[in-house]
Amino acid sequence: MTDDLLLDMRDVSVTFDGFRAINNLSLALRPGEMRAIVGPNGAGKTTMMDIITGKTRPDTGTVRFQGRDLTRLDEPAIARLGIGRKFQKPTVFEALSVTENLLLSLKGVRAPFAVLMARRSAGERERIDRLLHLTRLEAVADQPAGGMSHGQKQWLEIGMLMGQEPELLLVDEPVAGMTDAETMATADLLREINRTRSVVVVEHDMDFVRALGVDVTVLHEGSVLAEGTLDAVSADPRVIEVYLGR
Ligand SMILES: Nc1ncnc2c1ncn2[C@@H]1O[C@H](COP(=O)(O)OP(=O)(O)OP(=O)(O)O)[C@@H](O)[C@H]1O
Repeated sequence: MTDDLLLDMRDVSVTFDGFRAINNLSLALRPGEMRAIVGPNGAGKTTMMDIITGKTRPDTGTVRFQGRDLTRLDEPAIARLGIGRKFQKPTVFEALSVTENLLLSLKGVRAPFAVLMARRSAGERERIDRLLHLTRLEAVADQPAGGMSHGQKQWLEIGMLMGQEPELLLVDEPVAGMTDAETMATADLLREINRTRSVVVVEHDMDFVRALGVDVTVLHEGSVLAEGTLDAVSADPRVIEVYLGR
């Protein structure tokens, strides 16, 4: 086991009703790294994220985060270790303002709805301001989240994830349904986040993956098919074959 890895999945397999969705999968992430995960439908991308967060238990293999064995921990314990996940669809509190949504997300806030009534501490205000700035939502801070565009809701939810101060963010198809401009702004946002956090992002949109400018892992039939720069994996004949005609 290599201790200087942030995330170290080794030889992980998962079978659902006799179907091997994850097949001897190994993935290693260095501290501070951002990695893009691509692959055709059914390749096992979501199941891989489910294994990291403890939603799905591997049948075999090891999963370590900062040297700790995740396969013995449940989902809340894994989240507390510093792994945050954003699912594909935004799930913000529509009736609350952008600021209130961020306030509820802040790590250490114990009685969330009471917090909305209380006067905000200077520390909370500063953290909210940083998140508003990061997500470029300052101008709409006091507006209800329900009125935001799809892209803004996704950024808000990424901001709420950052409010939990995770070491590692898992982000599932963040740019699905976004305009081209929103897609590029999301790449900027994740690059900014990656200055201080590690990120694993699953995405089909190759313009977005190119804009991230990070190494890519290609999954296919539950295993790693190829890994490297986008240019290198795109030129790999095995990858071309898997994507041919898509
Ligand atoms: N709970 C489950 N029970 C049975 N089969 C499952 C279950 N979860 C996933 N699978 C199967 O495992 C395979 C991998 O699915 P997964 O959702 O991880 O792929 P994916 O790469 O995320 O695909 P997509 O790009 O479509 O989201 C698929 O064939 C899927 O049907």
